[in-house]
Amino acid sequence: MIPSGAPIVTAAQMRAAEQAVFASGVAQDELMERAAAAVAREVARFAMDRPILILAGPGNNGGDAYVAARLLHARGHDVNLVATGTPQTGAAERMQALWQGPTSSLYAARPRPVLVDGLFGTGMTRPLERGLAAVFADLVKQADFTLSIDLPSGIDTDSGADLGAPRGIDVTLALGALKPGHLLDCGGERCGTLLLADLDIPIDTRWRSVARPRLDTPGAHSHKYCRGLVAVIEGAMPGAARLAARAAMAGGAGYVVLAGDRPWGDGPDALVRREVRSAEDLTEFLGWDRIDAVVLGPGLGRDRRAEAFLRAAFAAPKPLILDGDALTLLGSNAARWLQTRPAPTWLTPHWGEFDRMFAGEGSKIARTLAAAAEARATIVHKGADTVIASPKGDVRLLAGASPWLSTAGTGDVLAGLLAAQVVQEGKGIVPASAAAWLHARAAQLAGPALIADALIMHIPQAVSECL
Ligand SMILES: NC(=O)C1=CN([C@@H]2O[C@H](COP(=O)(O)OP(=O)(O)OC[C@H]3O[C@@H](n4cnc5c(N)ncnc54)[C@H](OP(=O)(O)O)[C@@H]3O)[C@@H](O)[C@H]2O)[C@@H](O)CC1
Ligand SMILES: Nc1ncnc2c1ncn2[C@@H]1O[C@H](COP(=O)(O)OP(=O)(O)O)[C@@H](O)[C@H]1O
Ligand SMILES: [K+]
Repeated sequence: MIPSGAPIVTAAQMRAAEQAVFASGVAQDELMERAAAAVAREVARFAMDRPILILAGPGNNGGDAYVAARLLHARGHDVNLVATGTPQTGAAERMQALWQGPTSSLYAARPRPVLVDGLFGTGMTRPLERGLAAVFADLVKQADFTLSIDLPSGIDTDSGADLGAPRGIDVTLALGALKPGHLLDCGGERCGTLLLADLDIPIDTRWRSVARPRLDTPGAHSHKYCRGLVAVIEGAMPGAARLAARAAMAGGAGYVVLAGDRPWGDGPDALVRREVRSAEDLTEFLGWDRIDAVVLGPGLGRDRRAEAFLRAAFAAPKPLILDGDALTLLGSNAARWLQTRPAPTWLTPHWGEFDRMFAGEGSKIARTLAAAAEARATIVHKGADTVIASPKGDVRLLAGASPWLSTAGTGDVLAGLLAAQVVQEGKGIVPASAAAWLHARAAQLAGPALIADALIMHIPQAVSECL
């Protein structure tokens, strides 16, 4: 579970936001008391009357831990504290001095049913030392319930990379804002349930977690064309384009046309067929002013015909969703080509397709943002963590989607869903975020061992939850 539509900041941005609060006259100790009060509240809620062990590291994450220990002790809880070393910050040192309860060293620590991880937060700079990681993992394993303060110790704040964090953490209480590490890479699977404590720190960011979209019921006078016409272009593997077309229908597009020359299989009968044999045919078809968005790439193939189709779609002044083979054909020329498009473009690459198109360094967010700016396109960078970035610098993150999505054809479904959102919701990151949410929710409804066809069947239920 992940807080919906929550702000996300890097470690440096969080520090800057905190500095601004200090500059406005709030003392560091006061902010730490606020953070620890939120921690103590959650721990008390989950601990009931069970004994609590609190781990305190050398920085301000440890400072939060000392305060939480004091607050829980004052409320009558049985609290033991483990200090891994001497506090390295003034605030942590002051908070340590105020803790009067039982304290032991890490290697003398005895497991207790409730564990609070205040070892490291946004200040982690390197992997956990091996001995510390082993003791920490063992304490988590032997606890009935573990809560991490701000981040699981051993997760990189900005990338979610594994720096030795254990498995089995039940709850992570993010302080002030989410950090990328809560959602990206290993972070997404190590946090357990993610909660967010509002510390009254003003946060200014264009990065958020994907939220449930608000969709409109068609108006009383709506008709099929005003709800949007999606054209899906067929290729060498027609099943993929059909999945995208059916997903666009289920996602609420008013009219969906499948354009190609493959033999016609079974229904749905509501899917309209248009014969397109050559790139010239495609250019003529895309001149139809009723078309509101075009999907190209699922099952397209990579031969000369596919290339010619890509050129024709590129030249048409229509919103374009590019997926699968279209992305592979673009390859390292993607940015140069995309800059020339006469209409908005969305790309939906998985990591292999992304890496073929764009170089770049840094976290998945940094690379996706740079690519979106360079290509002037909105990019949905898929995977167990999905990063959506717009050329203007907006980011939406999705984590925690069903791992059963890792099956052929689910990406084609996303491309069709995105087209349906583009024709209904318009520009930029909004339709992409809505499509990602609907896709993840449909997968949750479809349950284990889903196939792409079953995913489509659950889209209407997901849509109904957004009306
Ligand atoms: N700022 C504020 O006012 C507020 C902040 N808040 C809280 O502060 C947290 C951030 O605090 P922080 O910046 O002090 O960093 P923190 O994560 O405690 O650790 C840094 C220390 O660990 C050390 N170290 C790093 N990696 C290591 C490793 N692998 N193995 C061993 N040592 C390692 C590092 O040493 P160094 O890298 O300098 O050698 C340094 O000594 C944040 O997550 C939130 O909980 C809230 O109270 C609200 C108010
Ligand atoms: N382990 C996973 N956890 C959550 N979602 C996943 C996982 N693996 C894949 N997905 C999602 O499933 C879809 C797969 O897309 P893609 O790889 O393009 O498949 P295809 O091309 O076969 O349709 C994407 O939306 C991706 O985000
Ligand atoms: K922590």
